[in-house]
Amino acid sequence: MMKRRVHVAAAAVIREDGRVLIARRPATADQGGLWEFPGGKLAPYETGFEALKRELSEELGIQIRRAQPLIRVHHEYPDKHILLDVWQVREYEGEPYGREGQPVRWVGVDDLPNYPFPAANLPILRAVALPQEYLITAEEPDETVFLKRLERALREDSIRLVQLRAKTLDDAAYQARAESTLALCRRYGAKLLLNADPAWLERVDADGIHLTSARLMTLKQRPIPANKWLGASTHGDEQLAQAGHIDCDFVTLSPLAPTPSHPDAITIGWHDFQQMVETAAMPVFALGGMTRHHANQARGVGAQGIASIRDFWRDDR
Ligand SMILES: Nc1nc2c([nH]c(=O)n2[C@H]2C[C@H](O)[C@@H](COP(=O)(O)OP(=O)(O)OP(=O)(O)O)O2)c(=O)[nH]1
Ligand SMILES: [Mg+2]
Repeated sequence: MMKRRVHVAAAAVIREDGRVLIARRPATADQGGLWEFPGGKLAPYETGFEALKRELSEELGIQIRRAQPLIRVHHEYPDKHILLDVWQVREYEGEPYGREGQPVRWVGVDDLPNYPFPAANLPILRAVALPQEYLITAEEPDETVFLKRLERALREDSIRLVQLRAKTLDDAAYQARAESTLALCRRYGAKLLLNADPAWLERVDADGIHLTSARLMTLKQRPIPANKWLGASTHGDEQLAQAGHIDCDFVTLSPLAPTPSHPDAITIGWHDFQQMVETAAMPVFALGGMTRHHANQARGVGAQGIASIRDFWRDDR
C-alpha cells in the first residue's frame, strides 16, 4: 500500500536576541511529548506560506509579516512520508504563547540539541544553527594579507562560518595558518572548518572539518564526533547521497553558475540545483558564481545560502 504523504509547514520563529521558539507536542499527539517547530498540515489548496500564517495564528496567536524559506525535509516515518516545509520568521506581530495550552520556550541555538525532537528534525536543527553565508578562503601565501582580508569579511560582511582551504601550504605552514585563522575567527564568534584530513582536529581544535568530494567518497562513516561540524563538497546526486550516509551536517553543491575564472565550465544551473537540493538530507550551500546578492534566490530554491571565495575576499574600500 502506498504510504500516506503529509505536507507540513513549520516555523523557526527567531527573536531579536537570536533565540528560537519551540513548543512541546501534546503527549497524546503523533510524536507526542517531543519538542517541535510550531506549524501543521496544509489544508486542501493551501500553499506552504498560507498554512504557515494560519497555523502560527492558531497555535501561537501571532501574525507573520515576512518569512523566508529555511529548509525542506523529506522523512519516512513507519506509517507516512512527511515533507516539513520550514520557514524562518523574524517579523511578526503579537507576543507568541501556547494558544492550545502547549508549553512554549525561547531557546538559544546552541541549546537546541538538548531538547528531544522528532527524528525528521535533525536537518532543521542544523539549518537553524548555520548562517546564510559560508566563506571559503583564497590561496594566499602572505599571512598578513590573508588575515587582513579575512578580518574584513568577518567585520564588514558579518561572516560566521569559514572554511580554511590552503592546498599550497606544507604541513608546518598549514598548522600555523590554521592556528592564526582560528584565533581570528574566535574573536568574531565565527566557526572555522579545516579543509583537511579529519585527523587535523587532534592538532588544531577548530570547529570542524570540510571534506573534499574525493575524501567524502572514501569514508564509510562520520569521521568526527557529533559536537564538531562536518561539511563536504559535492557536485552531484551520488556525492549528495554519500554525504547523507556518513551524516554530514551540511554540504556545498557546485558549480551552480559560471565564474569569471571558469566562464565555459559545465554548470548545474538553477533548475537542476533545486531538484538536487530537494533530495538532500542536510542543508546545502550554493557554490560557483555566487555573491551575497544571490542569497535570496538561493534560499528560494531550497539552499541554506551561498558559499564563495571571491565575493568575500577583497580589501577595504
Ligand atoms: N509542526 C511540526 N510537526 C512536525 C515537526 N517534526 C515532525 O516530525 N512533525 C510531524 C508531526 C506530525 O506528524 C506532523 C505535523 O502535524 P500536526 O499535528 O502539527 O498538524 P496540525 O497542527 O495540522 O494538527 P492537527 O489539526 O492534525 O491536530 O509533522 C515539527 O518540528 N513541527
Ligand atoms: Mg501543529
